[in-house]
Amino acid sequence: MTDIAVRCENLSKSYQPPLAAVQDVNLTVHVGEIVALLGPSGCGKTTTLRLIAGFERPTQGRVLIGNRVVAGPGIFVPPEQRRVGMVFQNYALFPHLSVAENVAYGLKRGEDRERRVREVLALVGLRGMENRMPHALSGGQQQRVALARALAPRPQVLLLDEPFSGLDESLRDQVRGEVLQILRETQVTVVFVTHHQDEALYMGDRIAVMNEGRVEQIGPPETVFAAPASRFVAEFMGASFFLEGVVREGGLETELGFLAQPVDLPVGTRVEIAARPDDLTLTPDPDGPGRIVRMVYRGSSYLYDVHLSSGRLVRWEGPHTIRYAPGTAVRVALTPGHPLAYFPLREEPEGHRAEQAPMLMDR
Ligand SMILES: Nc1ncnc2c1ncn2[C@@H]1O[C@H](COP(=O)(O)OP(=O)(O)OP(=O)(O)O)[C@@H](O)[C@H]1O
Repeated sequence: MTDIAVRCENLSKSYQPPLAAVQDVNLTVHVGEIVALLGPSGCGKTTTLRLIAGFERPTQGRVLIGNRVVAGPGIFVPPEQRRVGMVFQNYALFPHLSVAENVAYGLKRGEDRERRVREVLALVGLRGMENRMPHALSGGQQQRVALARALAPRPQVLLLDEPFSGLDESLRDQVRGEVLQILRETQVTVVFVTHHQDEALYMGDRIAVMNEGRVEQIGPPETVFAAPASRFVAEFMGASFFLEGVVREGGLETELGFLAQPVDLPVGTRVEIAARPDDLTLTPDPDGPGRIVRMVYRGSSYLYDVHLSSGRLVRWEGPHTIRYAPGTAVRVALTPGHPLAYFPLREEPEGHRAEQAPMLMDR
């Protein structure tokens, strides 16, 4: 069992009661781990981060850093005494201070500040830039200064708020890779906030998916992606459509065929099955029950929306070498090659069954 770096226990925060920005969050981060807080805008990610940093006081619950309670009933340790480093979304560099002065800012006098500044600037690949001013740096370089400043006092935990959102799309991939390497090298514990699932998958040892102030699922990227615990998580992790099904002996019956896989619900239960374009096989067939209603060219592939006889829409991604025009009749089979996530369908009273919205998640 590894040591614990951060623990949130039943953590809640209400800015305007009874509305809760963060509700009953339980989160344990181990030493050296990188944990992503992932979720849509307003789900409480930043508030959770600020509660850990000490920029907000919890309404309920506790925060522990290491084994020390830093926030809880009757206890509040201010941010500067928590040994936590934070990199803000906009980097928040001091514009009138040089790179070296920015990095030295959080270091105590008496310590060998110059040596430490040199050390962390070398770590983030900015050796020789000590005297530059922030405005004379690129976005990626500014971010590395912010990272160096946060790492300089050797924090127990590093908190990053949307660390790549200020960067151009073209730079983002490269900078992500560089930052991840720096974080791995320093072996620092990291909690970071993002609303990009690909960023969470790439950087996180574990991902905590948040929705309306709560953590809906926490687990390794592969688990959260392949075995989402709720419909919300499935959707947020890129499921592009849902199919209806019924639990049968040995699998799920769907309008696209029988899906043989383990199912832990009683036979007869109606479910929704989360699927992605690569879970389907499509074949043009004049007598097929499906019809292509939309085609999007993506360069390396074509993306098709297919209308099934049930009225449901599914999405398929096909090779860029063949182009099927909208209107083409097709046969569609479910061929995932792995178990699909499913969720019991909430039964509506007779006559009130929810209509499926005739749209697909836009991804
Ligand atoms: N200082 C504040 N006063 C009042 N309400 C706030 C405050 N800060 C955040 N909230 C509200 O709390 C909820 C959670 O906000 P939070 O910033 O934690 O979400 P988020 O997931 O980080 O969103 P984003 O990705 O847009 O930054 C939102 O409804 C937000 O409007």
